[in-house]
Amino acid sequence: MSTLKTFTREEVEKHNTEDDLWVVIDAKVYDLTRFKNLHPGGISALLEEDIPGQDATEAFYGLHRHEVLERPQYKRLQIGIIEGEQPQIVGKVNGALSDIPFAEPTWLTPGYHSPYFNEKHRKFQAAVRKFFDDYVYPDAQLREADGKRPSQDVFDKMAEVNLHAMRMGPGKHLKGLTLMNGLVTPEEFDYFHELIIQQEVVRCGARGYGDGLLAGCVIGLPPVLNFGSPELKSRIVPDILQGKKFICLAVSEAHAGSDVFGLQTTATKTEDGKHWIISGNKKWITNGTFADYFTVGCKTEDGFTVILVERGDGVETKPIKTAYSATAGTAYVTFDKVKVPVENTLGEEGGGIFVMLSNFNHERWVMCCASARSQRLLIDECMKWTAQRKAFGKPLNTQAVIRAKLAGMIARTEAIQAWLENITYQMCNMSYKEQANKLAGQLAFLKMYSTRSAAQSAADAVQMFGGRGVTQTGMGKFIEHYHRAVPFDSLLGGAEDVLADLGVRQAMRGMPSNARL
Ligand code: HEM
Repeated sequence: MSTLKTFTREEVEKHNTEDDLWVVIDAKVYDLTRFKNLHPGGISALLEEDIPGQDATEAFYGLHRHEVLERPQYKRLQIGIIEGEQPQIVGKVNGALSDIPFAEPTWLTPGYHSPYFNEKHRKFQAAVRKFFDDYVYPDAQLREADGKRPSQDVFDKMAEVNLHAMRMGPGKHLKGLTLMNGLVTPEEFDYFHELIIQQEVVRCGARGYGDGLLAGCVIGLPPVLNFGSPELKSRIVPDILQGKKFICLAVSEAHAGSDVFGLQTTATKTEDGKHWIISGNKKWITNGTFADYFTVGCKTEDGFTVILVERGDGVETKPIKTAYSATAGTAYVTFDKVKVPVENTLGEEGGGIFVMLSNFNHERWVMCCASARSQRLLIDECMKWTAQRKAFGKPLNTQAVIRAKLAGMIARTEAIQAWLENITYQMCNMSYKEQANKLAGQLAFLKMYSTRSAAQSAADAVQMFGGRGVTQTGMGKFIEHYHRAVPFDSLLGGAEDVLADLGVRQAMRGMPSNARL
């Protein structure tokens, strides 16, 4: 490591002209003489009265994210450090917990306790966070921007520690696998471990990429694992869990979304009864553009049946342009007389609704994990921004109206996480069938509440960030992205109003017949 030159502040002050332009940012000395013509913010900003030869820390952090100084092309501008001083501002440290108040759930905040998470969960969380920071975060920033599928390297790395398998939750599919380099055994792995993974995934702050990172598998594979024949499972599951083949869930259609009984894709049996012939279309299918397998909801003679379709003759996928990145692989899928062996039926013929309902619960729970964690990201960003940004001569957080917005954001996020942990505990203690019955209403309400809260917090965050909250680069980039992508959470896995109604109808069914005021 080269030792940096040291300067006194008096020495730096002498370099205060357009042709000899130094500044101090967080005790580091930068020579901007040649850079000034390339500065994206223009020359004049650098020549303002209190900048040349001065300490520009406050001015800099009012306009730039810290990561700007870490980019190699800008890092080189540093020529030294102020004698006897140390930089105080710390950038992103891979694997580290945030020390911003409320930016982590209580169980990850020093000094707080949890009835749910033990020491093993904590070690597991630390390893998963480091993994995502090291391998996934950089890829997320690239792919969200260029819209290409998440890199195969990332899928392979995830497969090495069996993350694809763990994202399916606890169960037989984990048997014999080494999880996260042995940090947890398949028998110990519970829904709290899965919650950790689902929450760490979203910290990359790239919603389209988050879905591109095989969200299709998270919702498309469980019906195969839970209802597929042993032959089907042994043929297709290993490659999927190794990140070599891809699967998606194909239920919603141009004609019907949350209303699964309104679906129009048909599956009819061939005369010999050995095959299904499937025709119809599916819309908004996450990972559909690159999927090898489709878990398809079909209208059959007996009602509604779920069937696994393999990419082949008669299957076509086209990308759909949505508000987030094409990296998610959102597709319009058409099935034109696709011939599928009846052995690919998942669950009973006509029993698709049970397959779907149990799957919906897990899908909605995953989405609640993600939404709860994304809202922490908002807190992290807003707490920092409102402390470092000055308006009317004072930091933004000196304004009561800003603090009121932060209060709402924090209270909602804490409530969601606490409710989520309670439901997760119930899941740990209920069979899959019991979960389908007892938790459908709870999860419907939690998802509805999470996504309404998220939309409110995203709107509040935009108000705090002002123009930067609608700008795709710079200080507000995560806020702009989140605000743009937040409606996805409120629609995928069931629209808010539909879920709210589902929860109430389930509660009504549980009303004792003799209940009176
Ligand atoms: C090492 C020193 C600096 C570097 C590497 C740098 C780099 C950049 C970059 C990359 C941007 C584009 C926006 C972004 O990505 O955040 C930017 C914007 C800007 N910079 Fe700098 N800058 C430096 C110092 C300064 C200083 C000392 C000032 C003076 C106040 C300044 C004022 C601005 C302004 C006004 C903008 C436009 C911000 C906006 O559009 O919101 N910069 N700078």
